[in-house]
Amino acid sequence: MSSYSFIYIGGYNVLSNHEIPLKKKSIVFIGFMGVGKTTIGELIANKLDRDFIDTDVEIEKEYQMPITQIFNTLGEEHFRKKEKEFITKLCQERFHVISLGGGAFLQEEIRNVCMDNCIVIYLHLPWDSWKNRFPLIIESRPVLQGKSMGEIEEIFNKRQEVYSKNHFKIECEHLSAEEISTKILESLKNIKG
Ligand SMILES: Nc1ncnc2c1ncn2[C@@H]1O[C@H](COP(=O)(O)OP(=O)(O)OP(=O)(O)O)[C@@H](O)[C@H]1O
Ligand SMILES: O=C(O)C1=C[C@@H](O)[C@@H](O)[C@H](O)C1
Ligand SMILES: [Mg+2]
Repeated sequence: MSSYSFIYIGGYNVLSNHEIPLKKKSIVFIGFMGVGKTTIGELIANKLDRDFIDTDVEIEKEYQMPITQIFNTLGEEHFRKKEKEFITKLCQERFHVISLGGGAFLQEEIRNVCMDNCIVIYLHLPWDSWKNRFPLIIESRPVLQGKSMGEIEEIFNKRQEVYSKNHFKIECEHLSAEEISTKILESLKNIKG
């Protein structure tokens, strides 16, 4: 029998639904497009010597096409269904570092399965900093394409509500990926179990 402590993080009882030792749980990164989930996830996986899984990349591999093409040919609804199936299954596994697509947490089932089975880390940037990421990502993010900055800001603000379900919020403004990963590892050290 494993021994572990109950712990409340961000007001949420991490062990409330499943008795999974915290050290075995997969770590899941959430946050708006371009905040750095893929970049930071990969770094943390290397530092913890865990597998890294980026759900967008896995879906692209399965369909043999970029997300933009999946949206254009099969539609967003199809993508969201696949994203839900993939993440729900993945969350039953342990010891991974997982970076979700920026819209995955829009689906309640995904929020619940991640919160119940994994440690969820929200990477946050304020809008003014995020704007600098826009040119880096616009080509490969169909949700942003054809929209004005005003419309994107509206989506950005609306999405903050869904990301508010998390175990840790990490402020990323003015920090390099390396500095953010150090901050995350410090937070994880405080978890017992
Ligand atoms: N801390 C950082 N400082 C500066 N640039 C960064 C930082 N983290 C990531 N980037 C850059 O921002 C861009 C977006 O990063 P990344 O692809 O990791 O975001 P994401 O959250 O995975 O986005 P998506 O949800 O669309 O998959 C990349 O060009 C990356 O190099
Ligand atoms: O925020 C979103 O809605 C998305 C983010 C990307 O990671 C991809 O999952 C896709 O482009 C949709
Ligand atoms: Mg990504």
